[in-house]
Amino acid sequence: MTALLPAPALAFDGVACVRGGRVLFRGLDFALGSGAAALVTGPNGVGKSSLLRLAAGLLPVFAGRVDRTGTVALADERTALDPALPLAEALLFWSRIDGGTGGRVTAAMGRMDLAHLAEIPVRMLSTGQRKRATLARVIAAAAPIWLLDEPANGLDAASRALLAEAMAEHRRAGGLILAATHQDIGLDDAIELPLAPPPPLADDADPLGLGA
Ligand SMILES: Nc1ncnc2c1ncn2[C@@H]1O[C@H](COP(=O)(O)OP(=O)(O)OP(=O)(O)O)[C@@H](O)[C@H]1O
Repeated sequence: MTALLPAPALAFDGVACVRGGRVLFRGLDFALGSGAAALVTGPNGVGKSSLLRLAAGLLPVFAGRVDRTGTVALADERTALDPALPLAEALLFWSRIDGGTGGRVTAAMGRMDLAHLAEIPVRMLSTGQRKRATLARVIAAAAPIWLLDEPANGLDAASRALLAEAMAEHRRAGGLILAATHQDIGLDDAIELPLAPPPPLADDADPLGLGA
């Protein structure tokens, strides 16, 4: 049975992001509640990963505000798993910090078809296996807000189906998902947040175009 998560919320209000002295986007507004999903799209370098880092609280906003209710699990290109540890041990490290049980890790590994790799050191996993391990870490965290950066990169068709099912289950349980991707990841009825480079500025007096 699907366990219900505490009702999460994630809202951006007039958010601007500046990196390396350059405005990536500004005036970004959206609000997601329990069961919602949003897809961040746009060309390379437009700021999709940066948006997820703002949502996670890992990057400060330049203007506007981010409001978050609920804990966050972030999956990006880093596994955030100790490469020297067997996979199950590496996942248990985070689960203990989250106050979780071994049962949660075992279940998450099952969801991502990783049970047979439990004793394999993380450094020996293939690209797709590492991505599945990252997703298992997110599932085991039992956090209501999932932030997924290119979650299907390196996954074969069977693994993409596991990802789609895990995301659907998370939404049914009341979680929310913000994903950045160039691919169709099977996130049904997600709202789209297309990012585009900001237009050139006309007013030299306001070089970042963020108003007074
Ligand atoms: N730590 C940093 N310092 C300065 N600039 C950065 C930093 N990290 C990223 N950037 C710049 O911010 C811009 C947006 O990067 P980001 O990774 O958010 O883009 P993206 O849309 O996710 O790209 P991709 O589709 O290639 O993954 C890029 O121009 C990048 O070079």
